Amino acid sequence: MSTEDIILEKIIETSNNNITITDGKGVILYTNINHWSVYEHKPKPIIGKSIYELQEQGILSPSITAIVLKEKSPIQIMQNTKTGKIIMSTAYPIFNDNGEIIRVISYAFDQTEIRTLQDQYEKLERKVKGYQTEVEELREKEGALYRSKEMQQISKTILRLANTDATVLLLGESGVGKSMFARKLHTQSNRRKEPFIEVNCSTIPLNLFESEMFGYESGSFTGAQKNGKQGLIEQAHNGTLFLDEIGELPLSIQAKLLKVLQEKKFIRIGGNKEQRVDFRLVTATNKDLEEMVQKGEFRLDLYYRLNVIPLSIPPLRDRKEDISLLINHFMKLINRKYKTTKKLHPSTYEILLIYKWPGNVRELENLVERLILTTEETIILPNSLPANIIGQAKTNRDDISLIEQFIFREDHNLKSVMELVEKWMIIKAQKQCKSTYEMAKYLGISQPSVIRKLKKYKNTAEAEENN
Ligand SMILES: Nc1ncnc2c1ncn2[C@@H]1O[C@H](COP(=O)(O)OP(=O)(O)OP(=O)(O)O)[C@@H](O)[C@H]1O
Repeated sequence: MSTEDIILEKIIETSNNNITITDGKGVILYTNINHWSVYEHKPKPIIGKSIYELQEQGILSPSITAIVLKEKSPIQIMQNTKTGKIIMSTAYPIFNDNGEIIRVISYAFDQTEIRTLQDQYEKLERKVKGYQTEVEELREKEGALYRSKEMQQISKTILRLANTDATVLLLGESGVGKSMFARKLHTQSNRRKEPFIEVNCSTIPLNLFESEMFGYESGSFTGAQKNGKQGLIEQAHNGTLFLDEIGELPLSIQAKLLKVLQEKKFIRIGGNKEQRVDFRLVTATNKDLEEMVQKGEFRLDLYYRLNVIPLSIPPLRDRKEDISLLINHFMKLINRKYKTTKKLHPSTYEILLIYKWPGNVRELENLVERLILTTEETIILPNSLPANIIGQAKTNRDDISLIEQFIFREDHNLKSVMELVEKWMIIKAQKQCKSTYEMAKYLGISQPSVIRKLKKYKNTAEAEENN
């Protein structure tokens, strides 16, 4: 063997891939037999054998060398071998001066492991994507959306309190998000895997209150279920009990609830066995409990028990930054729900931004759903809005400051914002001045310009009114 042959043999032998060199007829001259285990379970010596023979035996299917000899050009293919491996093979022809193939060099790289890992990775990636969408949907369903400082503060406090067992009293008008925050207190706590029992105290009939809250033993009263029933307090064991509209809790039940809170024990109706319960209590009301205490409608001792950490959620009208965010959020969510692509006309949007939202987020959510369902056109014009909203917006429009109008609109189109400023300045000048000449001086523009602008904004005001 020449020195070159020895070097070549060493290179092939020490390579991590399977390297095979054949002559121009496909007879194997060199190869590293160790790597033939990817083709055969027990590789036999094959120097001097023809790749056509190996192909016939099914060991190489297909043989890349055979393809190169036929095509007379370099080839790369993926091969599935008899041993179940996935091989990437690359082969190059070497020509003599007459253009005849004198050698074919092929490299086979076992990709089985990489392919398996890749498959596993793709499967995992698909799973993660699925979870991500689920989490996003849950977040959209359950997550509080806010931009205002007040809500940021409340949300921070909720997160801080979640993992304590502190009793929280959520205060605020109807629809501001009290129930949503109560749920958040639960889902962010260590009790999240245990039940979250939500009780709306205003919807339970007075005569059923006690049995609903404390449960009963079998046969304790007419109409009772045969095997007795767990009460809501019992169901909340280890979890969170959320009593919404706590101001509606009858006085007789207030005394019993206080006892449960103090002793952490209760007895089912008709029973005689005391049961221990452990739950985190969250309550909510839109009533002034202090005033109810003064009027004798709410027990002072219970009030102290509930009022450990009071959190007041401001009405939507006092956190205007949140309005546009919530409008966009519900438009997106409800459009998705009904597979529609409705949009609010800028004038409709403007009216919604200055509306006072007495029913808060719930009213906003319901209105967006109603608009999307009842408007035939894709663009929702102001005339689709309920009369009370348009009426109130007209009264408010002049009160609301210009700055507020831009800050709370999502529309950052310079032209429309400039027009808004111009319109506001014209209205302001009109209020302060007695003539168009005076207005021109006040605004620093010519009198004909004042006339033109007055006409322009009169037309848009009329158009909005007609809408
Ligand atoms: N910040 C917010 N982001 C997203 N959705 C919100 C937000 N605040 C409230 N909501 C939604 O508005 C609706 C009303 O909220 P929720 O029921 O929590 O109000 P509430 O204060 O408990 O009302 P009530 O006093 O009438 O029980 C719910 O659908 C809730 O998901």
